[in-house]
Amino acid sequence: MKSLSNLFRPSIKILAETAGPKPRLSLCSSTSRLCAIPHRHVTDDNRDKRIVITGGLGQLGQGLAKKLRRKYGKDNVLLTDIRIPEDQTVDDGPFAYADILSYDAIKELVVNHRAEWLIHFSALLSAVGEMNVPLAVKVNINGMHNVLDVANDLGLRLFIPSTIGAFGLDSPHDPTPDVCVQRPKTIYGVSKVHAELMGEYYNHRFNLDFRCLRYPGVISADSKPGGGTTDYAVEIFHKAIASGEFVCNVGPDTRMPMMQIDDCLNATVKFMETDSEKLSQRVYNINAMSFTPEEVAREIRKHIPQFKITYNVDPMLQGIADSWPDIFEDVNARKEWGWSHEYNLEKMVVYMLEAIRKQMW
Ligand SMILES: NC(=O)c1ccc[n+]([C@@H]2O[C@H](COP(=O)([O-])OP(=O)(O)OC[C@H]3O[C@@H](n4cnc5c(N)ncnc54)[C@H](O)[C@@H]3O)[C@@H](O)[C@H]2O)c1
Ligand SMILES: C[C@@H](O)[C@H](N)C(=O)O
Repeated sequence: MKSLSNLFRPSIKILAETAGPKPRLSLCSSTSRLCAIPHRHVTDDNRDKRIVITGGLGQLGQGLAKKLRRKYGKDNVLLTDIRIPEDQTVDDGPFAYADILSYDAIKELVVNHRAEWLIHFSALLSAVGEMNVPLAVKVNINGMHNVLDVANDLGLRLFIPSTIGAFGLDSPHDPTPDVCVQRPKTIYGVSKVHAELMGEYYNHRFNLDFRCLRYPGVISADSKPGGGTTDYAVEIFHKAIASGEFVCNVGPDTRMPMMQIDDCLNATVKFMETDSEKLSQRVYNINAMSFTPEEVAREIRKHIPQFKITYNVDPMLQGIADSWPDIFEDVNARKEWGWSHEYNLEKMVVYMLEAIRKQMW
């Protein structure tokens, strides 16, 4: 049960935020009088960034907020969502309600926070998107347009993640390069290709500093996935530890690109901090590992020898997974802005088992 005081705490924090630092005062040479100089502009200088994250209570948002707050200060990073945050989340830093379906609401929030970067995480993922297509269109397409327009109208640096799900059966699967035929067959994939193209267009047409990384399936121990096709790769660890058994909803040989969450979030921060001139494109694949359920189960068995995996394949999820890349190519990200991953399959499995066991104490 959430307490009432918890419900009210976010707005108090926001009030404190908006009351926050005063505009800098400087001597205007022309008049020799003290006057306020507006100082909210996006530069490649990475000090004191003020950042808003949408959809921040999902699998990735709070981890990213933590990393950004460590670099730029707790109060400079405003986490937003339409759900009620846990007490811990509110204690960790500023939180506000923000529905991305309202242009005015996002704009008000960004203005009050004097944000320079907008990180747009709100989305319906692949599986839940197929279950509610009208809502996925609203959130992933209409909502994305609001965010894009706010960022463009206010001159922000905008990050929108894309996904391996932005590719389809016609795409090359091994490897899948940055630029190739896409043609996804899920509303999630279609909406992400739309976001990629809209962002690239706004960059080209209006000089919007749009940035996009295509993430693989993300694997985390502290946060739950939000209803995607790669969710099995998180659940398998919880079940391996709790019962030693796991029923997998995609087939044994289904290969998909995956990434440990720290690698994903570190990539995002590094990419956002990269000077614009270093980027020859606005959308990059990032890659770390690819595995099948059988391969990850084999790796888990090195630590839990009795672990058993069986299969009850969901045809919808299998169809989606089969249409996605097997191996992601990310040479451009590595070359241009120095992306590199830390976790391979072996290291990720050790991390997941240790982290989940720790949570059980
Ligand atoms: N997690 C992954 O494996 C993965 C992989 C590739 C790309 N991505 C992308 O990264 C981003 C973050 O992913 P995630 O896993 O944290 O997603 P998630 O599903 O866990 O969280 C999405 C959040 O969006 C919020 N949201 C939904 N409707 C909203 C609305 N109208 N206004 C504001 N917020 C709303 C939800 O409440 C939720 O907290 C998404 O854009 C996703 O497509 C994630
Ligand atoms: C891959 C990614 O976009 C998400 N985890 C999904 O499966 O939908």
